Amino acid sequence: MGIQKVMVIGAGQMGSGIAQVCAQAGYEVKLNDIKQEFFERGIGVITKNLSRDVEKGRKTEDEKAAILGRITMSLDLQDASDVDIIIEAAVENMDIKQSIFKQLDEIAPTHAILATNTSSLPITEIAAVTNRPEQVIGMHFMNPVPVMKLVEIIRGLATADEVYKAVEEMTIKLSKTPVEVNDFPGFISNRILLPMINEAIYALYEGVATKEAIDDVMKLGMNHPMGPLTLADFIGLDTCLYIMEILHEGLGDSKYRPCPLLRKYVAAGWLGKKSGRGFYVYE
Ligand SMILES: CC(=O)CC(=O)SCCNC(=O)CCNC(=O)[C@H](O)C(C)(C)COP(=O)(O)OP(=O)(O)OC[C@H]1O[C@@H](n2cnc3c(N)ncnc32)[C@H](O)[C@@H]1OP(=O)(O)O
Ligand SMILES: NC(=O)C1=CN([C@@H]2O[C@H](COP(=O)(O)OP(=O)(O)OC[C@H]3O[C@@H](n4cnc5c(N)ncnc54)[C@H](OP(=O)(O)O)[C@@H]3O)[C@@H](O)[C@H]2O)C=CC1
Repeated sequence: MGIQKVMVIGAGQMGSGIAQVCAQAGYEVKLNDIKQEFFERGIGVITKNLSRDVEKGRKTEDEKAAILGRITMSLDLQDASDVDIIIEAAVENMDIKQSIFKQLDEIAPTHAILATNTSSLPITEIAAVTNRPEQVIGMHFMNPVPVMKLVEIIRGLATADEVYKAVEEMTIKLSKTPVEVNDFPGFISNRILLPMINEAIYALYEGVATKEAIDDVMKLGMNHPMGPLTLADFIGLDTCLYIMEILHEGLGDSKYRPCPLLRKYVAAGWLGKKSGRGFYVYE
C-alpha cells in the first residue's frame, strides 16, 4: 500500500505550505495544530495562495475547491491513527519534537512513516524516542514551500531503504526535487546558509554597513533573490537562532556562535516578518 493519507503537524508558515502541496498532489491531508485559530490562520494562507493561482489562470475555482476539500482540521494527535505518513513541522525545539514523536509512535499505524521538517535537529535523536527508528526520516522543505523545488531528505542512522524510497517517490509526486543528505547538524542547506546569514548579522552588529547596504551587496553582487537580513526575517529570527545554536552545539566549533544581536532581537520578540518586526518593519 502506498502513501495516501498524510498528517501535517504545525499549521505555521512551513506546515501550511506542506499541507497545500500535498493536497495539490491529491493526498488527503489532516492539518494539525494546538489551537483552532492556528489552523484557521494556516488555511487562510493556503486559500490566499490558491486564489492567486485562480486569478492568474493556473487553476480553476473547482480545482481550488477540490484542493481545499482535501485538507481537514485536526486538533488532536489521535487523528494520526489512520494515516500513512506524518510530516511534523512544529516549532524547532528538540523537547517538543521528541514529545510529539513519542506520542505519534503510540498512535500511528505500524506501517506509518514519521517524517520531520526540522531544519537542523538530528533525525537520529528524534528517532531514538520511538520504537520504529527505521521509519523516521527528515523531509526538509524550503520556504516558501509552494515555490521552492528542493526537498532535502535526511536519513537517520537507522532509516530503512524502503522508507527513504517511499519518501523520495512522494517528493517527486509533490513536483519537488529530492536530494539525499546524511544526518549531521544543519544537514547541507542550513550548515551553509545560516553561517552566511549569521555573518551578515555580525557585519551589521560591528557597523561595517547598514542593513540595506548588506542586503544590496548580496542581491546585486551575488544575484541572491533576497539579501541575507531580509531572508533571516523571512525564515524567522527565532528559527535562525535555534539553527545556529544546534550548529554550535552539535559541531562544537566557535565559528558557529550566534551573533549577540540575533539573540537580542529574539529576546525582544522581534522574530521577523511573522511578528511584524525583525531587521525590518512589516505592515
Ligand atoms: C531555514 C530552512 O530550514 C530552509 C529554508 O527554507 S531557507 C529559505 C529558502 N528560501 C529562499 O532562499 C527564498 C529566497 N527568495 C526567493 O526565492 C524569492 O524572493 C521568492 C520566491 C520568495 C519571491 O520571489 P520574487 O520574484 O521576489 O517575488 P514575486 O514575484 O512576488 O514571487 C515570485 C513567485 O513566487 C510566488 N510566491 C512568492 N511568495 C510566495 C509564498 N509565500 N507562497 C506562495 N507563493 C509565493 C508568487 O506568487 C510568484 O509566483 P508567479 O511568478 O508564478 O506568479
Ligand atoms: N521558517 C523556515 O524558513 C523553515 C522552517 N523549517 C522548520 O519547520 C518547522 C516549523 O517552522 P515554521 O513553520 O517556520 O514555524 P512557525 O512558528 O511559523 O510555525 C510553527 C507552528 O507549529 C505550532 N506548534 C508549536 N508546538 C506545537 C505542537 N506541540 N503541536 C502542534 N503544533 C505546534 C505553532 O503554534 P504556536 O504559534 O502556538 O507556537 C505554529 O503554528 C521548524 O522545525 C523549522 O525549523 C524548515 C524549513 C524552513
